[in-house]
Amino acid sequence: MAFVNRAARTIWPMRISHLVLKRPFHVFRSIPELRSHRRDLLLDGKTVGLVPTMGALHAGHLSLVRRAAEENSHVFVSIYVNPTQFGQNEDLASYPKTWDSDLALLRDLDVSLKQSGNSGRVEAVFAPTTKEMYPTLPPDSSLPGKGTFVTITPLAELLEGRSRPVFFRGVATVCTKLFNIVQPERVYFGQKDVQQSVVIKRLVRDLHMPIDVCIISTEREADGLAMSSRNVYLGERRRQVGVVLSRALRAAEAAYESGVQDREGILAPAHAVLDDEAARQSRMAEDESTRFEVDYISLADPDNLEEIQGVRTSQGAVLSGAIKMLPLTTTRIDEILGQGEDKLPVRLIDNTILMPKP
Ligand SMILES: Nc1ncnc2c1ncn2[C@@H]1O[C@H](COP(=O)(O)OP(=O)(O)OP(=O)(O)O)[C@@H](O)[C@H]1O
Ligand SMILES: CC(C)(CO)[C@@H](O)C(=O)[O-]
Ligand code: BAL
Repeated sequence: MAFVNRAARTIWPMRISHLVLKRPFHVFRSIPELRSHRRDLLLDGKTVGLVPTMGALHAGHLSLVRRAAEENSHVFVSIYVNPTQFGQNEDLASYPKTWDSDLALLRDLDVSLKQSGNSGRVEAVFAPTTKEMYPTLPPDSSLPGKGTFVTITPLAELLEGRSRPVFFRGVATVCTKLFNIVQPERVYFGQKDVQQSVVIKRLVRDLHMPIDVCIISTEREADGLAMSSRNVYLGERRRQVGVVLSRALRAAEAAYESGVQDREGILAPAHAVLDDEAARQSRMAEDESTRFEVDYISLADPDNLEEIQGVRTSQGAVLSGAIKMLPLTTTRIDEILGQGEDKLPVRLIDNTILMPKP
């Protein structure tokens, strides 16, 4: 049975008062143990939904887990900061790690699933070592690099791929490994990373994987900023300005909703919002302003993410953007700084789907 003889790697409730409600879930670090448990579930006729994450869990991740628990009897959450998707100058070393609170959030969510009568539950966390995930060669983030990789071109070279050339190779490779290991019926990804979701759909289709890819809408802060693990790098000042990306995309979406279909007519309002904010910041004192660079604002075909000149209303489009919040050059003693004291640049991405119209 599922929970016998697994105390050493089972997360037990912290407080006696919660004993009745808090049921342990497995924490697997090795592939053979996970596989053996997965086989038992299969023989028992259970369904497994996998939520791949890099940890530092927030409400966005939890919405994926909740949906997975609605659609599967057992949910597996992977927590693994995958080195091959980080470029050599990116933030692999400082990527936020919040293991204890990640497990606490999953435990609390599992309790609320039980209380709400949901039949699906959090069954396991898979948190492998890098040696387990990359057994033959050390993971390589260089190009072309040594190793066994999954590449998806030209999709992986567009948009995010232009600034992060190894990113989608790393994502497609690690997701292939995770899918092979867990063999889920369904996998859950967030729309916030829209290009990633298109890459994963393509991967599953082209490699004939018997998996449903489910995309879950973006959870946002009250002012519209898309939740993201990397938001912890944003201190108060950069956090307030960071919402400009979501405002810009909403302005473009409003143009589409009002009947505009051509590229220029849709994108101009977004650029106006970004330019206005940049100009406002440039008029402020250095210890009060935030500088940012716009990487792209894209209007693209929903299937291949190629840029389009206008939206075919029968098809809709993906409107997406990325900005880089630059490090603060001067900080004040009275301001709240982010993790890393706002010395790291922070890439923010966001998107909205322009829905087909009848
Ligand atoms: N705000 C969100 N709403 C819904 N899903 C999200 C949200 N943020 C992330 N996800 C999804 O959670 C999954 C795991 O993402 P990840 O662990 O990289 O978190 P993240 O917040 O996107 O981190 P990062 O800041 O590194 O991009 C991905 O499928 C991602 O799209
Ligand atoms: C899908 C993923 C877990 C692969 O490492 C990562 O790219 C993420 O967290 O979105
Ligand atoms: N959220 C996808 C993982 C990354 O940006 O590194």
